Amino acid sequence: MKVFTAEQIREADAHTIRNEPVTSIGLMERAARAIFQWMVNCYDPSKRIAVVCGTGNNGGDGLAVSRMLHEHGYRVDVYVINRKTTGSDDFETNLNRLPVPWKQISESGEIPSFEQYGLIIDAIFGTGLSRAAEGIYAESIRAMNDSSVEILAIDLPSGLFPDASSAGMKVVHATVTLTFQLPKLALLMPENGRCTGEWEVLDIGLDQDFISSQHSPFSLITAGLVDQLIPARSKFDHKGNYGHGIIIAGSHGKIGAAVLAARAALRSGIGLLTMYIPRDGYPILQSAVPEAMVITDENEHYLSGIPDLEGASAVGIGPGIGRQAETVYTLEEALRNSNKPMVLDADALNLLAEHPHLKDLVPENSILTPHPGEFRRLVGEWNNDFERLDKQRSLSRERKWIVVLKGSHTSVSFPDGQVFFNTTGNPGMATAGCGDVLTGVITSILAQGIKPTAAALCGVYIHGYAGDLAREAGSEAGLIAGDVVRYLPHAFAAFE
Ligand SMILES: NC(=O)C1=CN([C@@H]2O[C@H](COP(=O)(O)OP(=O)(O)OC[C@H]3O[C@@H](n4cnc5c(N)ncnc54)[C@H](OP(=O)(O)O)[C@@H]3O)[C@@H](O)[C@H]2O)[C@H](O)CC1
Ligand SMILES: [K+]
Repeated sequence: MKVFTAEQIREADAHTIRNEPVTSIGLMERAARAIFQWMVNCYDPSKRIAVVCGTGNNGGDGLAVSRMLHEHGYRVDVYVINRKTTGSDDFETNLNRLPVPWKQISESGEIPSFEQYGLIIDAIFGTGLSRAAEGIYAESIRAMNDSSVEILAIDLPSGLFPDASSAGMKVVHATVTLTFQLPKLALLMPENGRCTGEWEVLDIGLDQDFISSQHSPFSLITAGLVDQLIPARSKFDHKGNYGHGIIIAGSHGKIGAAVLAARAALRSGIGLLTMYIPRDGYPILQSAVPEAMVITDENEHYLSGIPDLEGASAVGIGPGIGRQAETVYTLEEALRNSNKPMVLDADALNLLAEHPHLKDLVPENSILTPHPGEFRRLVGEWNNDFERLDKQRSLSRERKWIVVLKGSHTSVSFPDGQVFFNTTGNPGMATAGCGDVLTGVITSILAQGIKPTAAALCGVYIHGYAGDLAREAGSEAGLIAGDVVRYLPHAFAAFE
């Protein structure tokens, strides 16, 4: 699924009105109906609802939803902020159609006490926000946020720019955001998590051919995409068909990282797996993961040498390796001896940042999986998440790397400038070892002969999905990395 800018959404909107038997007001009716139907499934009429509207089309949506709710027995109080002059045409039409009285919120008047409501619908601004909310708009938003009442935002939380940073601005803190047709970039940025709440995309039937014809550098990783990218297994296959991966991992006190990566790789379909670890990890790894082969470094506590990478169909390096001076040699030699894309994670990335000349040795199309801290060490500071996204894209373009920047909506950037945002995963996965599991999953998929771009997308999605299944079976707080491994087979089952 593509992510569109506000401009592209407007064009899709206009194109649909021009080419289909639907008018502008008809489209607004569809949009409102989609919101209303979503609400009927989630809220019963016992909740008293405040609908706070601006005077653009977002406000028009709010008015149409108010009408539908009223017609179905919901108790709604409609507020319009600052209707000094006339609003948009479709706003005015829906104001005329409103079967209940409405109240004005104006600069000179009082702001209602929102605490009396069970739900607030936010319809002040959508994609048409042109500047930061100030004055009565900012005050209304503040009162809505301070009320602690659940807020449902139509299309976008009011005050949030769809395609640029809104850092430091007054923005509605929605509990849920129902956005029309396609997601907007702002919904994917961690800095906006507090404002967007959970969000969902509602189909309002904009022209699909037009949407397909439009280029967007941004997309979501969906189950449908992963399904297309994962090849089916054949009954005539043997373990030789599923590759031989080598994962270089672990140091004293962090052999667990190697164990998690190994288990994850084996649970992701790899044919053969060799782990290269420091000597004192040998008994731990062999007993914890008997399915893996193990080669040990001559050093007891950390890595200082390199295995033969000749027969490997993919190499992953980084989980738990630490930053010993000797381990720099391991990384450098691994990079020099790999002629195929690799997977680099954790301290392999920190060592790259500390020894920048090593960056030139990273094979093209390698997959780097930094968390934000590791990413910052690689590229320096950023002022907001949009700037961070720019830096991620530049790094992918300049170095020809696939960068998997981990977080909620993990972003995967490609050398051609495309970025895919993940739709699986949960806050329970922000826990030690989940990154090691991801390295194992991606290395495993890559080793099976799947292209690096597809391996990164499938790995990220399935890792998050396994985490979601683990949460369902337990809880977010109780989730540990081993649970993600445990649910990998269930996650893969969805694609068999
Ligand atoms: N295809 C779709 O997705 C559909 C979307 N719909 C809904 O329409 C809105 C977009 O509507 P639009 O009228 O373009 O914009 P808004 O309603 O978001 O707001 C525009 C008005 O607000 C004024 N504005 C903007 N920023 C501020 C501010 N900081 N302070 C005060 N006023 C502000 C703006 O005034 P200008 O001075 O900037 O001109 C406008 O008056 C979309 O989000 C959906 O909810 C359709 O219903 C169906 C199709
Ligand atoms: K809104």
